[in-house]
Amino acid sequence: MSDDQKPPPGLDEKLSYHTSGGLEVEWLPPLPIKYYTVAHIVQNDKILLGYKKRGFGQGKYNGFGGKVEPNESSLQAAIRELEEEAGIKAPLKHIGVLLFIVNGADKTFHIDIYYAEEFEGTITESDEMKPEWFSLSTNDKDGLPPVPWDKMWDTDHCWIPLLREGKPFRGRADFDKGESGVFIPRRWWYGLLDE
Ligand SMILES: CNc1ncnc2c1ncn2[C@@H]1O[C@H](COP(=O)(O)OP(=O)(O)OP(=O)(O)O)[C@@H](O)[C@H]1O
Repeated sequence: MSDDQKPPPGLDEKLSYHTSGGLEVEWLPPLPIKYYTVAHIVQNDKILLGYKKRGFGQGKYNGFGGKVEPNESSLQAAIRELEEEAGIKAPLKHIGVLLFIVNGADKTFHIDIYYAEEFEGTITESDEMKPEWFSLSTNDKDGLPPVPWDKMWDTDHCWIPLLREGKPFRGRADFDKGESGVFIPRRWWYGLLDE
């Protein structure tokens, strides 16, 4: 197996190589794991994302989510955060795991990634997130804007399309923090879970 095809440290399941980059640098050393969630509503060619108004990732578009609290499961946290941040309830399905490390930080983010094709309730802006629909298709018929990749976490484009296909995946993305506080992707790897 060539070096770019080999899963990174921390991903122990059987995976088929999907995509990778930044191969000229080493993976960052392991750090204690903290658990997070992120949830997306995907309906055919459209995806619901939120503009993060405050806190970590402010100014970026992302799915809805946050920290898993001590007395809840990851799925419970994902459902709770989706309701708190977007005002809706959805039958979330687990589809991915992203290990995310920032050079110089004190933890590894273990992010459980969820999606649903349906939801109940009225999509509502919260203190933290402004929800908006985007088109995953290049020739959109509904007049929706395309997914704003340049205002999202780098490497999200590697896995967001897998949500529409319902393909389980695992990934790791190591970032450096640039001078003005911008996050620069350093090394990343994504694989599909063997079924
Ligand atoms: C490449 N890197 C990344 N790609 C995609 N999503 C990422 C991410 N890095 C963090 N995320 C998500 O960003 C949210 C932060 O959560 P965050 O707002 O800090 O948590 P929570 O709502 O619990 O915070 P407060 O308690 O309100 O401070 C949370 O959904 C987490 O999964």
